[in-house]
Amino acid sequence: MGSVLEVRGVRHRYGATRALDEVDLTVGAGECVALLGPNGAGKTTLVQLVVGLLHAQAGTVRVDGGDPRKAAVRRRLGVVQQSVGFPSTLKVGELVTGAAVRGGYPRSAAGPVLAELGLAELARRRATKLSGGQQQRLQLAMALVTDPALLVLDEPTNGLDVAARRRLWQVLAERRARGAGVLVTTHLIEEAAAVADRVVVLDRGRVLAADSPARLTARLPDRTVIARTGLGRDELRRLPGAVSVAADGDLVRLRTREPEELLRRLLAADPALSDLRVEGAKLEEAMLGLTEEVAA
Ligand SMILES: Nc1ncnc2c1ncn2[C@@H]1O[C@H](COP(=O)(O)OP(=O)(O)OP(=O)(O)O)[C@@H](O)[C@H]1O
Repeated sequence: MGSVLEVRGVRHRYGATRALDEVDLTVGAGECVALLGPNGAGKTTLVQLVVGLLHAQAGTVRVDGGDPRKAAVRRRLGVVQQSVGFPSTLKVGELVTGAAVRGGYPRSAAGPVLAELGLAELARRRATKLSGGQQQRLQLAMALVTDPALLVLDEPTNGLDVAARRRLWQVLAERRARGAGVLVTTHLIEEAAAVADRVVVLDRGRVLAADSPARLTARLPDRTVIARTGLGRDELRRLPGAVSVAADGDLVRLRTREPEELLRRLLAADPALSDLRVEGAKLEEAMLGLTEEVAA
């Protein structure tokens, strides 16, 4: 599979602030890559370079083989930003038709995309009269109508309800099956774990890790033992192998690197223990672990 995005050795500074430092990133055709990182990590800067709004001070950015600062290359891109101001006079259908025509597609391309995103009934409504979630879908329709090679989505599920979120990922899965690559920034780490083929963790302008969610979490030896117990917090903290203890009523969560030993002690201390289960580390913990290692 070819790459629809190649970022190589990119550096970018704002005055004394180093926003990106030797960043490499690839998105293959059909692949979904999630860009994660704490506030100020450099995600927005990287996205702006990818969509041609900024020029890298060093390194290269190639979208479908070309420089995204060129209009012809930007046509291969579909972009959904966090918030966008729609012109107050234009209707939903007109905006999607306009996006099609600007991208060299016929006006008739708008209909199927409006239907795909559940916007057909809103086609005659002014865009500014849509709810936040509907505006988000409109942006996506405008991005998808030109069949882009690469979709860049900045926090696309912000403000979407559960059903709208599912629909979004479903629409994206269909586009990916047809070869589109997806680069998505999100703060919803578990969502990234569920939908992305690869997660790229950025912190202070550097790529700390780029791997599948499963391989990132496998790096952490931590397990969480969850159970209902009458034991108090202090008793639980004293159990050998318990790294941390969190309790919600009688439901407790114990982090450990020695789950077998902890389970033996726990069962010995409370024979009435119930609802017992052991979970692997979550991607959120893996990400925190990575960024804390760097800060230490
Ligand atoms: N226009 C600018 N001028 C000066 N510094 C900037 C500018 N834009 C970003 N920065 C700085 O560059 C660094 C990276 O910022 P960026 O917005 O790319 O991070 P981010 O990962 O998108 O953060 P967030 O999750 O908070 O949106 C930060 O230290 C930020 O303060």
